[in-house]
Amino acid sequence: MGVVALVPAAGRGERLGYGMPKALVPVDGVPLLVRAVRGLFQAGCVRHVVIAAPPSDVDIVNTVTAPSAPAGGAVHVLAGGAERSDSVRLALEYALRELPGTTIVLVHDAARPFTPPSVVNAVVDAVAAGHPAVIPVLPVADTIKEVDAAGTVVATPDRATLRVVQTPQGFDARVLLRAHEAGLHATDDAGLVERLGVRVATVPGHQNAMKITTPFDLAVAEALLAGGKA
Ligand SMILES: Nc1ccn([C@@H]2O[C@H](COP(=O)(O)OP(=O)(O)OP(=O)(O)O)[C@@H](O)[C@H]2O)c(=O)n1
Ligand SMILES: C[C@](O)(CO)[C@H](O)COP(=O)(O)O
Repeated sequence: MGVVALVPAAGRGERLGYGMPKALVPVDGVPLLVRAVRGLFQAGCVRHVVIAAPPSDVDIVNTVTAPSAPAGGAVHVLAGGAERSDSVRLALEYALRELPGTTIVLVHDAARPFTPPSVVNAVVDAVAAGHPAVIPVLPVADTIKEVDAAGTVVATPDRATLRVVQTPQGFDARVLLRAHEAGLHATDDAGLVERLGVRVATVPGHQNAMKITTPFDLAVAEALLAGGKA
C-alpha cells in the first residue's frame, strides 16, 4: 500500500464562522477539503486518502471527494472525533486495519487547500530515507514574545530557532500509532511523537500551504486564486 494520507476534516470551523463545517467551505466554488485531497493525489506518491469527516456529513464528504481518486486509488471516509487528535487516531486505526501494507502515513489538514505537491513529496522522500517523523516548516517573520497570564512579556525567544509548522506531516505509521496510543496531548502529530523521544526532522514548507483559520485567511485564499498564485 505504501503511502496513505490521513486528512482530519471534522472541525467545526468556529474561528472562520462560515455557518458550515470548514472542510466544505468553497473557495471559487470548490470545497477546501476537495482542494486538499486533489493536492495529495497530484503528488503522485499517494494512492489512498482516509478522511475524518464531520459525523453528520460523512455521505456528502464521500460524494464530493470520491471523484478525485486516481485509477487504482480510493478515498475512504469515516466519522471524525471531538478533537483533531481523535480524528487523526480514528483515521490511522482505519488505515492500519483496512489498508494492508500501510508503512508511511501523512497527516494533512483539510484546511490547507493549496499545499503544493512538491511539499508532499519532500516530506514523503524524507520519511522514506529513514526519518521516522518529518514536518514542513517556515521561518518566523515576526518577533515572538512569551507572556504571562496578565499579558506581561516574560521572554523573547531567539527567532532564529523558531519555525512555523505546516502539514502534511509524515511518519512511520507504527511510530505515529505508538504516539497516539500514549494518551498525550499536543496541537500537532509531531508534538505527540516528540514526547516519545523520537527525533522529528524538518523540510522546507511553502507559503501556499497556509491554514485557513479566519475570514482573513479565506479572503487571502480567494485573492491567491484570482491572481493565479495558487
Ligand atoms: N475535532 C476535530 C477538529 C479539527 N479537525 C481538523 O483539523 C484541521 C485543523 O484544525 P483547525 O484549523 O483548527 O479547524 P477547526 O477545528 O475546524 O477550527 P476551529 O478551531 O476554528 O473550530 C482541520 O482540517 C479540521 O477539520 C478534525 O478533523 N477534527
Ligand atoms: C497541525 C497544525 O496545522 C500545524 O500547524 C496546527 O497545529 C493545527 O492547529 P489547530 O489548533 O487545529 O488550529
